[in-house]
Amino acid sequence: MLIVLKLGGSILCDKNIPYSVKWDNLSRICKEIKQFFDEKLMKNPENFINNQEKPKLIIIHGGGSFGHPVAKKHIIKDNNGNSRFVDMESGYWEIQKAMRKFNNIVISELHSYGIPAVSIQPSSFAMFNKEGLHFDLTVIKKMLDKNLVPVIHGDIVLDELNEYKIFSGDHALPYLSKELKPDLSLHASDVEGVWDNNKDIINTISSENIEDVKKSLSFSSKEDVTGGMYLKVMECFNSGVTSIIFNGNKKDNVYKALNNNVNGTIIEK
Ligand SMILES: Nc1ncnc2c1ncn2[C@@H]1O[C@H](COP(=O)(O)OP(=O)(O)OP(=O)(O)O)[C@@H](O)[C@H]1O
Ligand SMILES: C=C(C)CCOP(=O)(O)O
Repeated sequence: MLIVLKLGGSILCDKNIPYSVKWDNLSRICKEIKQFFDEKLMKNPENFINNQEKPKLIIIHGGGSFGHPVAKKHIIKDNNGNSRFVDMESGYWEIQKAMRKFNNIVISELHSYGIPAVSIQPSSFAMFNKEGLHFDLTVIKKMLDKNLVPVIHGDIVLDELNEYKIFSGDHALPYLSKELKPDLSLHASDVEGVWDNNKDIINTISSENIEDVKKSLSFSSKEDVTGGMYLKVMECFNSGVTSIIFNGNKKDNVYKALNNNVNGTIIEK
């Protein structure tokens, strides 16, 4: 069993306060992940013997109050609303450094609960090409074979035209899901799901209602250089990946989501 879980930056940080961490949430979520692993292994002790059946997890986390404010300093918008990167000879490292710092914090907390997390830093090897995001997954697959938990994060990367691009966790989740075909793809965000124009939560997003849903999708209300809910939904929908968007701020919701038992919005392929 493989699960890909994105922890939104807004549940791990206060995105309006640079370098802030919501320690209560981070610690609770790590505890819920540990509980999930422990129960799965206890219920099925043969999982200890048959490695293939052990639950495997990839965690993705967003930029939160680390990546977004630093990236914002290096992005300027012209009068037509087009944005470009500036001072990137120092900026690439500054964004990398902020995200390494955040990733270290997330991984240290996972370790404190005995979760064998290891870091994957996209800015060192991931790229966008004409088809979208692309990177080699051999190492990640090998890590999963060894029951390590790869923790990949939002970052700065280049594309094939040598332009800078923000790599969002919302790009990573559908890419990994399309390539690795997990049993579950989960987006923990700070809302109960995707809301419509009346602010009612939409149960299911599919080709039947996507055009209507699009009208309600907008950017994050916080400091954010990527695409808020619009990017989250459209990247999954366009990649044909089934995923669930749920509220990771709520106690037990990450645990429930890992058990495929959480309320939220399902994006259907
Ligand atoms: N139709 C919508 N339904 C729900 N939320 C929406 C909608 N349109 C915009 N949003 C906004 O999108 C936000 C979630 O996107 P955001 O990018 O902040 O989440 P995140 O994944 O937690 O953060 P990060 O990008 O740092 O990982 C919500 O808090 C809400 O303000
Ligand atoms: C801002 C940076 C560097 C990464 C953004 O990733 P996201 O928060 O998942 O959209």
